[in-house]
Amino acid sequence: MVAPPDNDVLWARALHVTHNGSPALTGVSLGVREGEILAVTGPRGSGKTTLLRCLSGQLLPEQGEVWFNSTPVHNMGPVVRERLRRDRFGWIDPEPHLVPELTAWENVALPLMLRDASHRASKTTAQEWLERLDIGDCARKRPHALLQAQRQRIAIARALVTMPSVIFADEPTAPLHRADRAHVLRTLTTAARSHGITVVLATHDAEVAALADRTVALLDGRRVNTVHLPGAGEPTAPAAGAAGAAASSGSASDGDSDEAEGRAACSLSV
Ligand SMILES: Nc1ncnc2c1ncn2[C@@H]1O[C@H](COP(=O)(O)OP(=O)(O)OP(=O)(O)O)[C@@H](O)[C@H]1O
Repeated sequence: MVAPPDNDVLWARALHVTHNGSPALTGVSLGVREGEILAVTGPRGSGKTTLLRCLSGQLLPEQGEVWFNSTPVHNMGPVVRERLRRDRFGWIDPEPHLVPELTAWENVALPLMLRDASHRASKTTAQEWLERLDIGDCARKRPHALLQAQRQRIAIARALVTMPSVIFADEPTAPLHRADRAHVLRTLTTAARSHGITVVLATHDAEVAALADRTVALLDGRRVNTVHLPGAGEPTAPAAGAAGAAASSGSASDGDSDEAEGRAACSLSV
């Protein structure tokens, strides 16, 4: 087992995952640097969610390694992985899963209260994050009384409130209108940058990917150097080798090569 480079907060090598016998990741390797905003792009079904679930310790790969800060995640038992996820990682889903009975600030404060922070301190911190995300005036409202974009901001605040090392954001703006999408994304990336939080962002949208520092492209579960992504308003490319989602010049990477580790460019054809 070879230890990962020191400056990578996350590092994965030659990940193989199948779902019901069908390959979802085939030899994917990558490193994520501390404080970086990394977009994982590719058409629907290309393996983005599966990769984020492996990197965050939710899913163990059938083959391959995942390291977080030089600690092997793929060898951890379920209890230790669960603690790692709770203490060091945040997760944002495409749809905001909020507790309907709780107010906005209570939803945001929940992870702090689960860590035994005091009610008063949790409330103050939650309110600060709501204000940073421009929804301070929603603090006392329950999710049903809020717009989708406001609910998604609450989910983002909830992911940020514990100041995790890494936030995994799986298509975090997928259900939003274009204007909301850009605003919510900028809010997330600005907050992450100003607090040194690493973000791994899955998206099939070129405009979203353009906000990242670097892009890793997937196609049919493999790393590729380029993939055509639709921008807003353009129809989404179908998965699995379809026209409009073409990998460049056969350079799909099978894991271990330096090129595969390297700086995959994404052709952002908006
Ligand atoms: N729980 C599951 N059971 C069976 N197949 C699955 C499961 N999850 C994903 N898959 C399949 O694995 C492949 C990769 O899926 P994944 O969700 O990782 O891709 P994705 O790029 O995130 O797609 P999307 O943008 O649609 O979420 C797809 O073919 C998908 O149908």
